[in-house]
Amino acid sequence: MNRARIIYNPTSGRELFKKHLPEVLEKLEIAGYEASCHATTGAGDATQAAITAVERGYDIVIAVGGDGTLNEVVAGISQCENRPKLGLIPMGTTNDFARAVHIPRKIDEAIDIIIKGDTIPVDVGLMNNEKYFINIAAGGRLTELTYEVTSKMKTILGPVAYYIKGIEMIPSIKATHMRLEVDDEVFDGNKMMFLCALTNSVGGFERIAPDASINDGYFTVMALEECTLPEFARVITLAARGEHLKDPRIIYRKAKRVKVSTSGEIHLNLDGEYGGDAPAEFVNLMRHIEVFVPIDEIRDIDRV
Ligand SMILES: Nc1ncnc2c1ncn2[C@@H]1O[C@H](COP(=O)(O)OP(=O)(O)OP(=O)(O)O)[C@@H](O)[C@H]1O
Repeated sequence: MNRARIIYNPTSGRELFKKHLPEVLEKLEIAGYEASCHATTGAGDATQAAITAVERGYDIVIAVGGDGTLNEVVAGISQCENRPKLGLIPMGTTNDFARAVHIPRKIDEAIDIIIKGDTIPVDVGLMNNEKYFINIAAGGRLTELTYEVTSKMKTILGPVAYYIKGIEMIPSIKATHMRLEVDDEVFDGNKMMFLCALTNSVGGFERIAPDASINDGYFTVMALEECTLPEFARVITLAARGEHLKDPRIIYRKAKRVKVSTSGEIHLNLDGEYGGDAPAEFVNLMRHIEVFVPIDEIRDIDRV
């Protein structure tokens, strides 16, 4: 019998999941899984729980929570050799990765995708040979927005929390000096932000990296050169429509390896949470984890 380990963050998604846990366990049992669960207790616990699940030989691990919980589970699985398949029940505020692979926010629909059993291999990012990400690594004042929004704000306000924080932060958004090595190219100068995306879904925008493929072995790298606030507002408006790539201030490349260093300080953001400071090197681990997805809805992916 296959064994499934559910790792869930009891605080994410307005704390709804716990109520649905009995029916999720029952669905898995009916589908032939011996299922058990672990409620996370705080930062880092989901990573440890995932490592323990691998050590105990679980066939699949199901991450339930927001992008932060997913990141922690991915970090746990990614550092192991016999990696179990990964299921996802999105319960967060933005759920960027789930959005990119078309996993719905409805718990019963998300669990049905796991039970159906179709998986695809996806790329995972590795920073400084130590920290993992499955969606995005980013830096620059703008990207610090995501971790200045508290968990409590998100529970109470949902996505509105980000808009409020965004408006509050506009006056303090300024350029930072960065040296970006993007495979063999170097971009040295002041930038508003840079990002290294594994999917096309970033911060709820689905057109930021329009041609990102989740398993081609490449990051989609984007950076915005220093500009004035009105120019910046214009680029954001273009980004919402997916038309930002024609703006001359945008650098847009595909790369397997990216390095960032700075003369000042840059806080880096990994999958929406603070992930350390530059200098940093990001490497793409091609097709590192198998993820349950609604295969018929996934396009632009090289299936294997
Ligand atoms: N029991 C807990 N109490 C408080 N914080 C927790 C607990 N378990 C996990 N966490 C922390 O909460 C962080 C954020 O959780 P998660 O991403 O699942 O939810 P979210 O913040 O609601 O969603 P999103 O990141 O999509 O906005 C995790 O990275 C983890 O460190």
